[in-house]
Amino acid sequence: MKLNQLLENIPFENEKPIVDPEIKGLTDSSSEVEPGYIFIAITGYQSDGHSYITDAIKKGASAIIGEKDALECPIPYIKVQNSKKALGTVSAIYYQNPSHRKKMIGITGTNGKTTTSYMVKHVLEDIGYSCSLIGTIQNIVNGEKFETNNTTPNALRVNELLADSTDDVVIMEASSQGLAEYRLEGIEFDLCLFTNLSHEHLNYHGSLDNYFEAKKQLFYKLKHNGTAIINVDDFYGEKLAEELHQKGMNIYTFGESRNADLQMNELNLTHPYSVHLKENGEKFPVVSPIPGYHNLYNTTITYAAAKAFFGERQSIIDSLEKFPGVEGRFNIYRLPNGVTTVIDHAHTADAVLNCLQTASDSKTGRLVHVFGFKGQKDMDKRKEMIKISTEISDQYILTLDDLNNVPENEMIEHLYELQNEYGNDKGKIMKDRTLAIEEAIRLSEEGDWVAITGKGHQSYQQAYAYSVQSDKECLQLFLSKDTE
Ligand SMILES: CC(=O)N[C@H]1[C@@H](OP(=O)(O)OP(=O)(O)OC[C@H]2O[C@@H](n3ccc(=O)[nH]c3=O)[C@H](O)[C@@H]2O)O[C@H](CO)[C@@H](O)[C@@H]1O[C@H](C)C(=O)N[C@@H](C)C(=O)N[C@H](CCC(=O)O)C(=O)O
Ligand SMILES: Nc1ncnc2c1ncn2[C@@H]1O[C@H](COP(=O)(O)OP(=O)(O)OP(=O)(O)O)[C@@H](O)[C@H]1O
Ligand SMILES: N[C@H](CCC[C@H](N)C(=O)O)C(=O)O
Repeated sequence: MKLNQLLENIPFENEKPIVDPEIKGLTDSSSEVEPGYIFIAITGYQSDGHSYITDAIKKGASAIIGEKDALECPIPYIKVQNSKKALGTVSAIYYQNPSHRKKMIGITGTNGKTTTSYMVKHVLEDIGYSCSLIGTIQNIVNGEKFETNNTTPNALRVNELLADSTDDVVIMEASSQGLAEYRLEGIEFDLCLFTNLSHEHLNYHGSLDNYFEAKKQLFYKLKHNGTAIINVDDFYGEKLAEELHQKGMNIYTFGESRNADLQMNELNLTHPYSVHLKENGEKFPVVSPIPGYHNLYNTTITYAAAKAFFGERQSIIDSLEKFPGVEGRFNIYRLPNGVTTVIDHAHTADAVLNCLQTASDSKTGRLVHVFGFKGQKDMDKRKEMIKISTEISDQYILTLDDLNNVPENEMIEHLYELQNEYGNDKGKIMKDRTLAIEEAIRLSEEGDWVAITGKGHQSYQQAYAYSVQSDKECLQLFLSKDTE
């Protein structure tokens, strides 16, 4: 593809290049530049791509896109206002707008994106579609699994994955940071799903309203005839539905709210968790494959998405019931001594509340809770999480999560501060997560539940000297059999 063709939709701030080289590839990483590539210089959080322009030129780059003034660049230098945005635009053009050729589903919200994406994949596959998935745990394209660092990868990677996909549908988690960082620039969706919005990532967004503004952007990426599926029991979901409705966009709402298009009634909050859905005046029961009030919402949003893909009602309901669950999302393990343990990725106050409430409703004895906080993440949510644990669990053990480069002493000190201010005398602090899990089990007896939250599927602990085991590996010692 020629440079000028690639720059078609890019408003650049300097002179149009007079040469028009053939572009053989594109990258924002100097280490990946090959002869004929265009290098997009991005100002990141750790380093600045603009400092690698000379490197990129040495490696044979044919053109550079950047947002800073270029000093004497021997190859075309295209100055743009925002390199991250430009990366999205050129990636989409280079790969010939793969999202326009696919059925695209985007899922956003504070909690439930991963669970919903796997549920939707499961049901759509059952009703005959092949699906790619891009999300927190991994990316899956044409049945092949790829590791990922981000929930929403950068724009170049997103386009590469979409272009490689020969699947009918691509299901994507859209994180608020991903949206704010233009990782979905140039991508369009057929369906956009809104699960909920609560306190999270405020260290990044500054306020809940800014966080919502970031999430909202997903819905302005809907294709002309696309539909937004929105949880209107959520305050921000209702706000979003109102705004999109006023703009004349297609929306389909769900929730317990009387105004919802798909109404949730008669929620059964004991095993088997179920809900009666009311659609066009008809009411029918749906069983949630995973326990918990919150999973009734994930089940309902999945039903709505599958209906939008012309799924037949009973087939969707049957498929949902057979959903095997998601790694690290309310995974139950029963120990030989009659103690039930649950591993869950809850890392927001709302998620902890849902997880502990579900465990508490199921226990016949006590509930012990083991949890910690990832370093460098929103610190404000920590007190809420401790307050909830103090209220619902019978005993909690605060332990280390990923330190994420925060010095261990600093994190432990903060745990003590939080414990003193918001905890109670039932709480204790044990820095070794493996020992904390062992202690929780030691403290428990038949009928008791132990909830281990925060990490879920994650099998690594960054910069953490004590344990490199996943929560599930810690449990192995105590297990007689696998997941229930
Ligand atoms: C804070 C943040 O968003 N960081 C993202 C960002 O990294 P960065 O800004 O540190 O990048 P950098 O290392 O400074 O590099 C800047 C540029 O210089 C280039 N470079 C760098 C070095 C070099 O030798 N040559 C070179 O060209 C890099 O390729 C890059 O283009 O760009 C990277 C590549 O796209 C992302 O992987 C990385 O996400 C990190 C891992 C991250 O933790 N992000 C979090 C905040 C995040 O986005 N989380 C959400 C999910 C949240 C949730 O729901 O819990 C997500 O979508 O993942
Ligand atoms: N619909 C929901 N409402 C509230 N809490 C939920 C919901 N679904 C899941 N949760 C809770 O949130 C945790 C994370 O779920 P999930 O991974 O599906 O969400 P996510 O939005 O992908 O989160 P993240 O991207 O931050 O990992 C679960 O382990 C559970 O405790
Ligand atoms: N996707 C999130 C998950 C963090 C989970 C958790 N361990 C915490 O916040 O405490 C991240 O990697 O930032």
